[in-house]
Amino acid sequence: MKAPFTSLAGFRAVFDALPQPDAAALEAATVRNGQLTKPKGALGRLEGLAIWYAGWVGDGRPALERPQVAIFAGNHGIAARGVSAFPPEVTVQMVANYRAGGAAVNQLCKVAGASMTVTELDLDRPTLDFTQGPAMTEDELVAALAAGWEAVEDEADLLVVGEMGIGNTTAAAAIAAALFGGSAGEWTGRGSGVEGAALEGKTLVVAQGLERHAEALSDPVEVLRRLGGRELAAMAGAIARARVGRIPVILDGFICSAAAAVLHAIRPGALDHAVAGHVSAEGAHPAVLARLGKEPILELGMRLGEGTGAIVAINILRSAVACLSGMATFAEAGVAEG
Ligand SMILES: Cc1cc2ncn([C@H]3O[C@H](COP(=O)(O)O)[C@@H](O)[C@H]3O)c2cc1C
Ligand SMILES: O=C(O)c1cccnc1
Repeated sequence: MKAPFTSLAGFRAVFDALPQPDAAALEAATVRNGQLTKPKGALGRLEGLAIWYAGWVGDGRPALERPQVAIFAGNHGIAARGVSAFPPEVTVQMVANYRAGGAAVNQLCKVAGASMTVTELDLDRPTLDFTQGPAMTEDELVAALAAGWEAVEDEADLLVVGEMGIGNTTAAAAIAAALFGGSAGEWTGRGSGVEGAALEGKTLVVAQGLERHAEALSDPVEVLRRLGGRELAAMAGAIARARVGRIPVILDGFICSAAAAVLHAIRPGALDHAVAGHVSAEGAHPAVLARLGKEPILELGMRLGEGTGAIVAINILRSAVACLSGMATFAEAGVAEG
């Protein structure tokens, strides 16, 4: 679907009329869940997940058939500051790996039965180092938001957004600190594996970015423009697109959650169509999820990004939906109720 905005004002306007879940489907799924051949609540969190999914897709007895994994790749000016354990060329090299089918995300998409799209965002034109000025111009931000919006397939019935961008845990830490407050040190972590003096340097870069843009950080859209990156903005655009089309979303790790947090900061409730797929081993991810009020489905010690943790969680959601829609009721099965 073509993005319905060509300016930041247009993007902001999307949040003035966000659709809500279908009340009738929520009610039907809740009633059905209560009649299924199991003791009440015996499927634990699967029950709530299935009902949540039913509400957003507007079907009390839903199927989950067309999950889409949308990956976005961008490059970052701050990568030149030694904030990553890997050089910036890895971003484009990993994109080639996705296209050749050799990355973790390729294997996990196959297992989850998900389609996978990869969108490269001006990889030969990194964002500006955010300690020097805003990472993106307004036009660049609008273009990245629109690219994310337009990457979502209209027929998808579940969306996972993933990213690849050397340096992007630095951008994500800066966004989280700007949105939630606290010091750079609270939000800055190891990313792809920095430690010791390099981690201190990374924390300093985040602190410098926060200081440089301090006067503009009360506006979440400006936080994204000044401290973010194209793939983070595209993820935000895709998650917003999913909300408008009532497509449920599974959030991935720290970077994805930081991008999503921008939407939450624009409008509380903007992420009601999203669940947290996992809690990443990146140190500050639990704090981001707590601020978003999201309980992760999985805790596997993963810290990869690319959407990987969320894709593993697709199978949990599939299990939840299969039980809600496929199980017999007590009446149908002739099982005595307690
Ligand atoms: C080979 C490789 C594959 C990856 N896949 C995801 N990431 C992850 O690491 C990057 C963020 O870490 P930092 O901020 O430290 O650069 C992102 O690209 C993220 O998706 C990868 C990183 C590497 C090196
Ligand atoms: O949580 C993540 O998404 C993450 C953490 C470290 C490196 N890359 C991604």
